[in-house]
Amino acid sequence: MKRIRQPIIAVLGHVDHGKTTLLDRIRKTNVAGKEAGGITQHIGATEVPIETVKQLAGPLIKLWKGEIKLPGLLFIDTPGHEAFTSLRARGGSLADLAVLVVDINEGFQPQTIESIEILRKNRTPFIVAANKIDRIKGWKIEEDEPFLVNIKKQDQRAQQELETKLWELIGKFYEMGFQANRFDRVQNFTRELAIVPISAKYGIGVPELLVLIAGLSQKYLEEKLKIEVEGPARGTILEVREEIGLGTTIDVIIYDGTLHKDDTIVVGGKDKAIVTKIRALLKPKPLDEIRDPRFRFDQVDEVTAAAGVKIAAPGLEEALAGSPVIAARSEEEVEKAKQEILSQIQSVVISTGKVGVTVKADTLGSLEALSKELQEKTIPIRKADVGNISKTDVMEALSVKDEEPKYGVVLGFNVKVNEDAEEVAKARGVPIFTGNIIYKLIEDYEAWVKGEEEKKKRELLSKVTFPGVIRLYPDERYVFRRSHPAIVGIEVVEGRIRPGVTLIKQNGQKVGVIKSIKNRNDFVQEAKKGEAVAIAIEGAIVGRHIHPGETLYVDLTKNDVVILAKQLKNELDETDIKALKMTAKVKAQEDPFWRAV
Ligand SMILES: Nc1nc2c(ncn2[C@@H]2O[C@H](COP(=O)(O)OP(=O)(O)OP(=O)(O)O)[C@@H](O)[C@H]2O)c(=O)[nH]1
Repeated sequence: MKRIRQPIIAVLGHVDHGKTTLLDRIRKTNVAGKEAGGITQHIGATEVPIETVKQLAGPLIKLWKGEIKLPGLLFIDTPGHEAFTSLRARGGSLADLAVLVVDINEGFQPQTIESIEILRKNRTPFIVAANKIDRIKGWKIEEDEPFLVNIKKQDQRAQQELETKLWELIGKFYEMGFQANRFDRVQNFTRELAIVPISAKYGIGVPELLVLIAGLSQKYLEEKLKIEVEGPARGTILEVREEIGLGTTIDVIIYDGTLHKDDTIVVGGKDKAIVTKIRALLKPKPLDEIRDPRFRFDQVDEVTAAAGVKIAAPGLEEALAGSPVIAARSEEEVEKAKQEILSQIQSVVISTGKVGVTVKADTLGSLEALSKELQEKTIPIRKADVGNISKTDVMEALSVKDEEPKYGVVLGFNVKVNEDAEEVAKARGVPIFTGNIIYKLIEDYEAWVKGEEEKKKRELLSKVTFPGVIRLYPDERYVFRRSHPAIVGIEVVEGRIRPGVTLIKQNGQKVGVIKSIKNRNDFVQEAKKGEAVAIAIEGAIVGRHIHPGETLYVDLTKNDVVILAKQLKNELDETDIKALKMTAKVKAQEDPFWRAV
């Protein structure tokens, strides 16, 4: 028997923009007259029955055309990425539809942009809730009022301010490639993004938000929402949790079929598929019936999609958040499910042994998203795994550090750093980057890499000697002092000279060290090709060691050449290379190494 299930809805957006407040408001939604059904609390989700939506809608019902066949709406209780952390097996995220909350007074923020990117990548349809309209100056608050009723009560100025802020939002969406509009001005919901102005705190606009979600789900997701009620259940793990008296349990959103209390399930574990028999299916007890916090759940015999349920079963300690849950009724089905789950996990949890970064994330889905982003940036991965950052991860990064310091790091998305891991990382100088915005996390890492490279370059630059070829002016007039130190006028023929470098003659013999360089009246730290300067040479006597008109070379070591050629290649210009070649010729008279330069 086929039936349409509730759409699964996730709420996301930037921190503090009001996701939790909106979910709380929806959880408390109650219409006069209990017969409407009220709200059903699931594990990890809240269900708004369609009767409740209809009652709330009142005359707004005309916002959608035709009959609503959905049984209701299932909101995932945890706001944020978590709802998008399932693997892509179903060609998207766990959520069928999303509500993107944007504080209308703050506009787009980093997590807003990241949320939009996630929605775009997963092709998840979404509605925008432009929140906190009650903060607009002079706004008249009427709890739970539909926006279209509430707006009429506002004075001209408040209305105008809302309008301005909405246009700012619309502009931002346009920049990201979306055509957006206030929901009641949208002509075509497949092409335009609907923005519902709301106040999550006071419930203003929430009726329209619910009505629109229902209407759009019905219209555009109907096929996707058709399920075979009697079919074996499929779901996604939202959370793996220890419960007193129950051991390790998994909180699962079932999106297909029916799960029975004596089913065998297959779920994803760290490096294996876990096959286990359900011990109990649990749902939350109504709040007013909880007398002892240890007994917060009621047992049920079965659950049909869409629903949130807690599963107690042996062997779930290693289960991974974000992994699929598949019910199997025969050996064959178990085998098939195992293969499916394993291949999905192995595409994400990897250990390549390559020289690359170590990656940790809270769930399989977020790990997949982070890894993908790194791959797009051609940052190699050594290991990608789910869980907090452990000492083993730091050791893994440490093993890479010697070979390629920039990859000797751990990147963690939405995870904690274990204490011992922190200690080792500090002691051994392994950088750990953590965050809850993927692109920000990668940006932080990239900025660090850039900083390290610059630091290294600066160090090298301060140590290495650049090649230079100079000629003493032939005229005796440019010999300003003959010795202690000798001071002569020269021209830099190729390359550059700096104080501290040693000069050698055409035959390779050492002459002395440049003590200082004077350009007209100023002492300088460098003179480049074409510059005419006076230099003081310690250790040389004009007439004995050096002569007017003579060509001299900056002495280089083999190490200088290796560093210049390998690490500072970009710092050398044409004239440096010419100087290097000229110097190599001089040096090659004594050492064949220089012939290859
Ligand atoms: N005035 C007003 N304040 C609001 C509204 N919605 C949320 N707030 C306030 O904004 C703050 C943040 O709201 P939350 O719901 O915690 O935001 P969030 O997006 O869930 O934040 P995180 O869970 O930390 O990501 C709280 O102090 C709320 O009371 C609203 O519509 N109007």
